[in-house]
Amino acid sequence: MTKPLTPTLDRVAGPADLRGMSQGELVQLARDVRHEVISNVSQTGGHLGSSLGVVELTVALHAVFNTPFDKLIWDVSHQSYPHKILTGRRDRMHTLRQGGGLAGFCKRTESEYDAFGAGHSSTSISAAVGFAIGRDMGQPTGDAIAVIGDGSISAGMAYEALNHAGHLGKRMFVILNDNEMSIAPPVGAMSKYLSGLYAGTPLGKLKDVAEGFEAALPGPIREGARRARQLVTGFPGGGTLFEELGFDYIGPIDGHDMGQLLTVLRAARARASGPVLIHVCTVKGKGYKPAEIAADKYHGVSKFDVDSGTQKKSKSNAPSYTSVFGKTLTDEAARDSRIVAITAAMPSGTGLDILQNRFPQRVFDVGIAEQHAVTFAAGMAAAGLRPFCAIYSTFLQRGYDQIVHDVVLQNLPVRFAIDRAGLVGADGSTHAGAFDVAFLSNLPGMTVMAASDEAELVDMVATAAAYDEGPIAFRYPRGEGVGAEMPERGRILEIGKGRVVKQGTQLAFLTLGPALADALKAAEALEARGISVTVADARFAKPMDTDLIAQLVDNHAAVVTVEHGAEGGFGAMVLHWLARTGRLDNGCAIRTMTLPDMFIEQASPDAMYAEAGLTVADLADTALTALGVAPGHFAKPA
Ligand SMILES: Cc1ncc(C[n+]2csc(CCOP(=O)(O)OP(=O)(O)O)c2C)c(N)n1
Ligand SMILES: CC(=O)[C@@H](O)[C@H](O)COP(=O)(O)O
Ligand SMILES: [Mg+2]
Repeated sequence: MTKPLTPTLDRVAGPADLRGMSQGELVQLARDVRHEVISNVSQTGGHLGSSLGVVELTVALHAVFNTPFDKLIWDVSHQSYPHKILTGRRDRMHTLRQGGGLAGFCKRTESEYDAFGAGHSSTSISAAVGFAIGRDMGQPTGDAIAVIGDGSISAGMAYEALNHAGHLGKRMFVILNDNEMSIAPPVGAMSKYLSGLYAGTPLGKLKDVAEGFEAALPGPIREGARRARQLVTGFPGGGTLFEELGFDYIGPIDGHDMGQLLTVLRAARARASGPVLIHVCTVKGKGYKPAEIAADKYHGVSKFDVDSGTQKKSKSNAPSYTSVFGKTLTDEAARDSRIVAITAAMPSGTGLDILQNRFPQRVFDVGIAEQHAVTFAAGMAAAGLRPFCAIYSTFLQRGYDQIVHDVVLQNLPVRFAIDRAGLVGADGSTHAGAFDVAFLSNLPGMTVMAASDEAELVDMVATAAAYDEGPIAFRYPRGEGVGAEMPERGRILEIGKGRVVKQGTQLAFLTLGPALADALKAAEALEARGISVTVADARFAKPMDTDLIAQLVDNHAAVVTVEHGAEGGFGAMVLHWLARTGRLDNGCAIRTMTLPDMFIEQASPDAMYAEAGLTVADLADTALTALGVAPGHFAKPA
């Protein structure tokens, strides 16, 4: 398909150019921006559906508000592509989510228009409250506008912020972008409540505006407002939940109708004295048929053909870790009716959709609510069930106090299936699964495993299923496995026992998780230089296999630990144990290889691991240095 012309967008250097445009021109601009998003994302992949849904809203917000002095805060910010296009980054959109290119999310370091960085959800209202207070305390900043989706507003943080904002009563704006979709269809009472705000009535007739704004709006909208209020609340003069929390509520309005958007945003901007929530209804994937009809509304896509919408998925050589987890858990659940599973709005991302298809009553999607997910799992464990709480490593960070206080302190047998452990590629630093080994392994009574390949993941699911003695976690990376031979059924692993995969005499690699494959390759390279290498798979970060560690340290000139996690994780605990037991002094050189103490920006996973200094060549060089042999420069000097 030839790229459509974009004459109106071509005239835009930045948001200031929008402020002199007529409504008709802004409609044209939205059309151009939509083409631009589709054309760019077809080449890069990314979060297409969410971005297409907010095209008109983005144009209207930049046209009405004085960005960047006014602070536009995108929740998650996966929908920020139209915003990026309009704020001086159009010419770099072809680099989106790639190494050295534009990030897939808002970043304060990328643009002055990115008022607040994100990637995790439900933070925007809190940040907006902070900006509003900053403004009122004399800082040079204008209005604060948070744009949050109906999925993201299901998280506790959003309510904490609404509660506080309503109490403070400061002027600020929350735009609720309601497309009736999260990544999967949204769940929960709040989702039903939002739908109820306009159910059964054509959107065009529901232009409810709060008292005080009505005067600034055209007559028919005022009339619609009164009828909508009655519909929503059941009685004249009643308020929505948001009004009860102290907000002025405006809406629902049609988020693809430029006229409605401009009218309402201008009225709100002119009249607001306290917090205002504007309820905007949009369609995820709007304006691109293949996206609009897709079950996931094209939430996250790979490169695609614009005419057909067909995505260009790379051929897989092995099953993904996620699917191995989903299938294995389904097999275990078929044998054990006590097994249940919890996801926080990621049924397909975690592979729990596989279990859901077979046993729909035993999978609980709690919405974007990781904290609740963890404590809910703790409750189910206390009730005698065998809960698997499947959460990406990066999102589990949000449930940390719940892990400590509700699960570990009570020694409840919650099974944590930690997907996306390690560096994840295009989503970059916000989504890196870097910290889980460090933040879990210091908890008393916690068991922490890491799968070195997809076959070991099967064993770990079986081990976790059978383990009732306390909390247990297993981590595994994004993407496909290594092509390991798959067992018929998982074996129950001995808790706290690793394995020697290859026995040598001079140097030992002790790996946690998928670093095993790299260590085996590094061993090959070292052996070609006449060095005899042992490679051991720790399997457990906690409890550690101290017999194995002692044996490696006592019988090798150097031991190198390798993990795909941050400093303070497995290697640190090995060192700590060696120091505590006096073994650090026995002459064996110890090196720890971890992710470095920095955030690594988006690139391919291989490029990210190269930046982290965790390639096969890095392993081999570290080994040589530890042995006191001049580094072989297996790794190319930076
Ligand atoms: C804390 C957290 N949990 C989960 C996610 C994964 N996630 C990203 S976007 C999304 C759905 C958001 O839905 P919504 O806010 O309605 O935005 P939409 O995609 O519909 O535009 C989810 C679950 C996340 N980014 N952060
Ligand atoms: C924006 C967000 O948080 C999710 O959409 C995330 O990008 C999904 O990542 P996966 O592709 O690894 O499931
Ligand atoms: Mg949504």
